[in-house]
Amino acid sequence: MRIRMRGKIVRAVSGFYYVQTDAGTTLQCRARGIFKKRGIKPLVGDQVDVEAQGTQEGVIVEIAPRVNKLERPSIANVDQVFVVLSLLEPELSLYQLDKMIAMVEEQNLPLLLVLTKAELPGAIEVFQRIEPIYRAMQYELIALSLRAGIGNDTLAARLKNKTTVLAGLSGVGKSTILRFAVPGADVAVGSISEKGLRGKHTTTFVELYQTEDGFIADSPGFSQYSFEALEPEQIQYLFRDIKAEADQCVFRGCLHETEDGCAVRRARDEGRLAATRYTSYRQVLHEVKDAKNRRY
Ligand SMILES: Nc1nc2c(ncn2[C@@H]2O[C@H](COP(=O)(O)OP(=O)(O)OP(=O)(O)O)[C@@H](O)[C@H]2O)c(=O)[nH]1
Ligand SMILES: [Zn+2]
Repeated sequence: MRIRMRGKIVRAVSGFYYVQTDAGTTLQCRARGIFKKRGIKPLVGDQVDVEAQGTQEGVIVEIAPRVNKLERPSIANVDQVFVVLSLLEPELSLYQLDKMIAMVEEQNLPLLLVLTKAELPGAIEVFQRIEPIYRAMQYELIALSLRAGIGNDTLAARLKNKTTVLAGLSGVGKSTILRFAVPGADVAVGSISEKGLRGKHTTTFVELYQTEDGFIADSPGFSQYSFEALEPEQIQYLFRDIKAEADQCVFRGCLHETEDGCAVRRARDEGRLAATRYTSYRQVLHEVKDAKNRRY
């Protein structure tokens, strides 16, 4: 007997899709052949209808329209990205932070800046120094130490009812956040197998874990994201504070480097634009220009 159920794809491995059903079961599914014919590839995060065959297996028969899609890793229907960096150990790189914010801006997703290891001596001072810069751009940021109980409640509140993707370099505390968000032990197992897989396969492996009332995923591959598809002129739109000044520049197409009458540089000189943000912008711009030069 076939029973039709709703669910969400939480993992995809070589043509098999693992669907967490609304009934609380996980089914190993194949996708109906019609999707391939139409050129549709089911993605982790997709809301699907399945026809269950027994208690373990099923067939995906319908994929709901996607609200959005995060590239690299490919996840559909993402509500927010947590940009995770440590305040210390390793020391916070504002360039890294600004670049990751720009990546999320390019994908048009809401983000929360999560700054970890807040209990370390000197960490809160680092947080307080940068907080005004990012708040002024309407970004939310939290200082977190799950170890010392700093920011736990805010983090839990922000995870509620959301599908969240964690982005950040290795060692900043993403696994620690994942373990906090996902009661139960199989995250550790999951991340070990993920590391095992990473060497063998070139595709990045992504898994959604069920939180109390939402989903969360680590995002291997996110940090390697480059702005390959973008033109140098587009980078400024990924920096909210720079974008806000740019329309006052004398020249249309000003890249805010050495052009005369540049409002962005003026804002930096007059202290309205954080010098660190300007530096990050210039660095990303150079990377994009270099990549473009290599292409032609
Ligand atoms: N001092 C301090 N250390 C932390 C905190 N959170 C995590 N760590 C430590 O930082 C190291 C990296 O934590 P993980 O959670 O494994 O970080 P990750 O980002 O998942 O890194 P990978 O597992 O390498 O991908 C571990 O030794 C953690 O114990 C924190 O709030 N304070
Ligand atoms: Zn300019």
